[in-house]
Amino acid sequence: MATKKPESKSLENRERFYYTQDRIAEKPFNWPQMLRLLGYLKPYSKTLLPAAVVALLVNTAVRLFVPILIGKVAFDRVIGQRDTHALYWLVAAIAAMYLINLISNYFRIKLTNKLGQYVIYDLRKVLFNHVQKLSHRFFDQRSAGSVLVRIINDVNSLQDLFTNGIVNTLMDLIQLIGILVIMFTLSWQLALAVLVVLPIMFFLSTKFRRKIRRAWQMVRVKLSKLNSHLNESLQGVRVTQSFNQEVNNEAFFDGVNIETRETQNQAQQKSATFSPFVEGANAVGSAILIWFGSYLILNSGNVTTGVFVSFAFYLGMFWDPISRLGQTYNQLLMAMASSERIFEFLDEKPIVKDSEAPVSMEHIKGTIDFEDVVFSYDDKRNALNHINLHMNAGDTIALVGHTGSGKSTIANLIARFYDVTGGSVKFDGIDVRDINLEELRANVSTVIQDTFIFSGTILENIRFGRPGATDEEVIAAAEAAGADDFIKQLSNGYETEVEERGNILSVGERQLLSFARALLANPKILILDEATSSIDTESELKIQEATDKLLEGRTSIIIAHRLSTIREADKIIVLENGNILEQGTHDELMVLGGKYYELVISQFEALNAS
Ligand SMILES: Nc1ncnc2c1ncn2[C@@H]1O[C@H](COP(=O)(O)OP(=O)(O)OP(=O)(O)O)[C@@H](O)[C@H]1O
Repeated sequence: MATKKPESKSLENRERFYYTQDRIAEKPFNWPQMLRLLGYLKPYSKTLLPAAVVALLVNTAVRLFVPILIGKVAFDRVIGQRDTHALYWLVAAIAAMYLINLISNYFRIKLTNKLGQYVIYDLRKVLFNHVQKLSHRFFDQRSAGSVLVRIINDVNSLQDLFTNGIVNTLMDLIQLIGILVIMFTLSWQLALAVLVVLPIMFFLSTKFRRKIRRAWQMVRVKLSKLNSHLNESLQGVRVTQSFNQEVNNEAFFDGVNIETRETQNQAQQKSATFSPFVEGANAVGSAILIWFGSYLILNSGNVTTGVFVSFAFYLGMFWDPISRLGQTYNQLLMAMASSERIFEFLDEKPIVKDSEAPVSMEHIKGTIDFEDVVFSYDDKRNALNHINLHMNAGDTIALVGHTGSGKSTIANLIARFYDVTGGSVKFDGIDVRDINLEELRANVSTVIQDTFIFSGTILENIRFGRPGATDEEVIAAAEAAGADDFIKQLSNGYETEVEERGNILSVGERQLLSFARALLANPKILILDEATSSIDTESELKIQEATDKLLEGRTSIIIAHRLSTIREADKIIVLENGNILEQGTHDELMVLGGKYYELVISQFEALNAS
């Protein structure tokens, strides 16, 4: 009852919050995929894996042997034949067995855990390295949160399989087969009788297990929703607070939190109903053993008290592996789904990649040509239509136009974050797709407005521009960019730690940092997304000086907002809806009296009004 209200609140909110869900939490068993997954054990196939298998074989052999010692030897030999001498040997043997059991068990657990952790480490590493190389298009289609949730949740869900699942399944199978063989060898009649419950047990367990499995899958779906919302809420906390959306956020979170709690409860309840059935089957088996076992002891020659006792032990050992195998099967199906999603990421090829024989960027001066370039982000709508452009090496080119006109898209194609849909982009007449990508990225720097500051020191953040640079070079770049003044005033100067996104820095300071980064990288081609935010005149002056420094001696493409920058550009390109409307110098375009003229006039009016 108490859950009603938040539930309905969460329904109201559902329209605002939408998270793509990995609905299918399990997939049918699939051998090729399983083999691919097992391939991750390969690096350990000569070390950890055989060691773990040996430990488990010893462990299982001891477990299988002890009931014989206790049953046949203790009861039939020692007690039956009153052989006290054998008693000492028996006690010593049982003690030795338990000792071996203890040691082998210790190693089995230690080694399998270690194996699992190593495999999961490898998987996480491969996945991380791969995902961070994927093209922009991949990240356009997914939120960073959903990628994060997938890397964490799916890899974690494989952890159980690798730590316990695979090796323990082997142990359970060997134990089961061992018990069956021994029981049938000791007395096939008694073995058949006690195992009558097996088909019933099998039927019940598959039926139950399916329900339990589905219940746990729901838990995972809810948890993933909870994680996505948490991630988004934390990332957007400032906007949430500024628009007073905390209550809505809270209500939605509460709704998902309740759903998670309820599904957890249901899953746990379903799991709990299962064990009484196992115990029931166990009890029936024991009853049959007592009744039919006693009958056989009294009426047939080959079932002794010792055999009876061994049977009792084996019966007790029988249900655990069956139960565990069922669990492993669940794990396996869930692992199928997780691994499918992991492999889907791993199989995702970077769309932007090197050609067969990439050309070096070394002799390229920085002339840029767009030849009949068509580009679409989603294959539905063109962001650029048949663009033809020529930019001379060393020139400064200003891109102007309304929002959404295609300025950033032109920059994205020059940096080769995307490949053209049609036509070609060329540097010194060479198609960018034929240029060595690593060199291209090292020679084309993009300075964006809201640059990303990584956690670490200021020094390291600037060094990001060229990882091999010395401290002196980093400081020289910061000085040239005019960032030196504010850095020195920070508590620890260049060694000041800044957090992810650089919250302690102002917009202007962040911009100067990104200039320093770009200066350090010393690219042949520079793309600069000029700040739109208004900064004070002093900072503006500093940034202007830094910009001038930055532009020197390289081809620069500026997504320009300031009239001063635009006016000084060698060429101005006016874009509208992915088309070039006008191009030329400031004076040429002013004479033309078209869109650019209108833009300049409106900027002047805005300046005069303010
Ligand atoms: N990653 C993307 N996926 C899909 N469409 C996109 C993507 N980025 C931009 N677009 C679309 O492409 C068109 C051109 O966008 P672009 O970012 O080049 O404009 P812009 O001129 O740089 O705008 P602004 O001045 O606002 O930055 C727009 O219609 C935009 O919606």
